[in-house]
Amino acid sequence: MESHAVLIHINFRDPDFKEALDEFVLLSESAGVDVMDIITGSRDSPDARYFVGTGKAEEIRDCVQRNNAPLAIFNHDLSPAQERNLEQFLQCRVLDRSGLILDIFAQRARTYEGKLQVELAQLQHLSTRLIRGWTHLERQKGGIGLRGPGETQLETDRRLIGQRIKAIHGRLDKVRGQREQSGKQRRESSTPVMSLIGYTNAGKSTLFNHLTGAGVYAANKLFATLDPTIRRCELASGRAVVLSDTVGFIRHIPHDLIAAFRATLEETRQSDVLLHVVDSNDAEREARIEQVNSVLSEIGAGHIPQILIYNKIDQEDLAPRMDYDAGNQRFSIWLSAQNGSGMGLLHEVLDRHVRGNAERHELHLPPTAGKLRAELFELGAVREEQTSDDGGWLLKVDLDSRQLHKLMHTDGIDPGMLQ
Ligand SMILES: Nc1nc2c(ncn2[C@@H]2O[C@H](COP(=O)(O)OP(=O)(O)OP(=O)(O)O)[C@@H](O)[C@H]2O)c(=O)[nH]1
Ligand SMILES: [Mg+2]
Repeated sequence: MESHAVLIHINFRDPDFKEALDEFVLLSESAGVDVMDIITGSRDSPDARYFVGTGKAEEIRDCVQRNNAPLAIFNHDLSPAQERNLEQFLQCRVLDRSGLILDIFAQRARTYEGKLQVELAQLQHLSTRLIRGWTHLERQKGGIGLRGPGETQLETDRRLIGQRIKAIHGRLDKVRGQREQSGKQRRESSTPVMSLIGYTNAGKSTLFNHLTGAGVYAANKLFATLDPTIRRCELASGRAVVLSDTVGFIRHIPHDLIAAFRATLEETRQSDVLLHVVDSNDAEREARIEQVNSVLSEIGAGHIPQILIYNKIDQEDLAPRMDYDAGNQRFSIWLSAQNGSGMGLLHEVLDRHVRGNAERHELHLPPTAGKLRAELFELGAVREEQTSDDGGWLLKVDLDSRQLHKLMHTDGIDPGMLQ
């Protein structure tokens, strides 16, 4: 967006409208905005015409003129009418919170699917605004009942947008089909899937890189990660897991976007465990945990077991530690993804989760069971191996019995053949 802007932030007592100012500044900077000035105020509820009162609107206008700012950004969602009224009154472009987040998403999307999703959300956001905007122009022309050029243009635009939306839906269905297929394969491979989730900027990608040795983009920007990234990784115990890095959450995320990213969040919904990353220095830490949990419920992932990871302990010079909350059967780990302290504890807890109800099995695999043998190795479940006289293998394996039987079943191996 690379633009100069004046920011407007209103304090509401009503939690439905309440936003955080520091988050707003970071959001704007993440979008590439050069913040010229910030105007704050407080209200009980939004004004229908300008969202703010007339006096505040004048203050904003003066500030916009003084700074020669081409853009005013509100930390709140505006109705299409409010946005239009404000643009006329302030004589500059006006962007609301959803529009700002959409802009960041548009800058960040990398994969084909991510780009389609963002374009869809943008078109949906635009279509409401386009219609009302044009209605206003028509009225100015005063051509009641006449099909003036404005109206024709409006209809053309609407039709084009409608067609484009339809085409995107079609393409999305196709890529989603492909992704579901590979997701299914991954789940069937019975390697546990763990997703890193959490508020934006909590340090998910940094932790992902630390665990997997991958070079994923991590930055002090909101929504640095948009498209899920998936890697296999090996725990210190040798056991394998599939780790997925996901888009960060934020409170009051535009609904268009939740809908658009529902499919991407499918990855999260199909996880065996969620690694919920929290910035331990965040003053609003607990509230953010709740906001993330409420998005998780919304996408149908509220029931998946979580491990809470309090990250960035280096900033406060805290010691790494591990707690267990018996009531919620939940581990929390305090660590630093940046300098690696506490990572040993994380490996331990992850390993415990992967092991689940692992039991020791002694297997005598026939030479025809090479695929099962390879899968057991891939899972990191093999503790000892010897070759047997018949050309097969004698294995000592630590694995959940149900998982072992499932593997044998998919490979068409008769459990009776095993010791
Ligand atoms: N001091 C400190 N900084 C950290 C730590 N972990 C991450 N950071 C910093 O926090 C910022 C955000 O990190 P990311 O890993 O991009 O966060 P994220 O959760 O993936 O963010 P989004 O993808 O935007 O949702 C970066 O500037 C990191 O360098 C840590 O343990 N200590
Ligand atoms: Mg990230």
